[in-house]
Amino acid sequence: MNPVLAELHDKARAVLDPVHYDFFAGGVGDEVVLAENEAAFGRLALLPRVLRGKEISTDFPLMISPTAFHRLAHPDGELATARALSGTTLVSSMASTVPIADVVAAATGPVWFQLYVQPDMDVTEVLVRRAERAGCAALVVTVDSPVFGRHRRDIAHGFHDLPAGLTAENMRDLAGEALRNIEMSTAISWRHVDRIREMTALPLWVKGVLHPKDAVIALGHGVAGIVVSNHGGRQLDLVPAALDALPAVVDAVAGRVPVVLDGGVRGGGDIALALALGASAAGIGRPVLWGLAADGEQGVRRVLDVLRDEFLHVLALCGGELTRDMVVVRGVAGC
Ligand SMILES: Cc1cc2nc3c(=O)[nH]c(=O)nc-3n(C[C@H](O)[C@H](O)[C@H](O)COP(=O)(O)O)c2cc1C
Ligand SMILES: CCCCC(=O)C(=O)O
Repeated sequence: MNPVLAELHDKARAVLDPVHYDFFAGGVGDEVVLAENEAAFGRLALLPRVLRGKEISTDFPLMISPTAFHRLAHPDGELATARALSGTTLVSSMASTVPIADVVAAATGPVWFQLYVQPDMDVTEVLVRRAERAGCAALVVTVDSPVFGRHRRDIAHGFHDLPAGLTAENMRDLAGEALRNIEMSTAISWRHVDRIREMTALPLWVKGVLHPKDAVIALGHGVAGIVVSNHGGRQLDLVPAALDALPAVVDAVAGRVPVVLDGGVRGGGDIALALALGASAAGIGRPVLWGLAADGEQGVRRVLDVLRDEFLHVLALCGGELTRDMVVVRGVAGC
């Protein structure tokens, strides 16, 4: 892991209430997938190309993946995250502790809205309209959560409610209710995705696809992009590392829409590996929470700066391009 990220993580652990730290850090079940997401990067190596004589692009292919409840990490919450963007895209969680309109107003980069489809489609539609009115540039429907993952750390602490004074602000005043809970439902299907696509002109992404067949189905439903993700090891503790699921999805999609990878990205080299395996960008979840808890806006900015610097350095060392033939399995001769 990049040492600056490690330092911010240590500081976050020291300053956060241990119950909130465990909410952010934890995963589902035995936390096998949580560990695997990071370990998967360490099993791969890059074969750089030399003497390519190229200008190195300064594009930074990183997004901030949606994470809930930033005001648990820092009093400024999502406002601090949004201010730190300087061009990076923030996918703002539907479960933000600041209303989406205020997140967008504070943002120094594009903001996309992450949505858990609510079984009451009138509620879903109001949320979509809020995202549109706020000025979000895309919608990201999370599809890996027909039910909540069971997080043993939260269960052990009895943590299931936000502390007094903090609320999922986007859930206020919806369909006649002052404050609604976010619902997950096994009844959500591609038909709901179609209805959302029909109700808005915003580009519609799906997040949480692991099976290549689902990626192909998603294309048939007109998605603008796919996030390969296992929710940071927080949903099903039987799935592969997100990175290991990436190549098959990339092959199935065959360049028709962008594919983003999140889960376990902890350094510029990890972003490079994801790109070499065909992702158009990588996403980060927890590192942003550690930066935010450690030092608010400045902490998030440091996370983004250090990852940008490290990624561009790796890219230069690789000759300015990243392709799948440059990825080999570490410790295996001739692969
Ligand atoms: C504390 C926490 C809250 C999260 N909340 C959401 C959420 O509200 N919506 C969502 O789609 N994903 C959510 N995720 C998953 C992230 O978007 C992302 O997939 C994951 O964190 C990536 O892994 P990483 O943390 O290893 O970078 C959450 C993850 C964490 C750690
Ligand atoms: C309703 C909040 C959902 C948060 C979430 O997705 C997670 O903690 O992984």
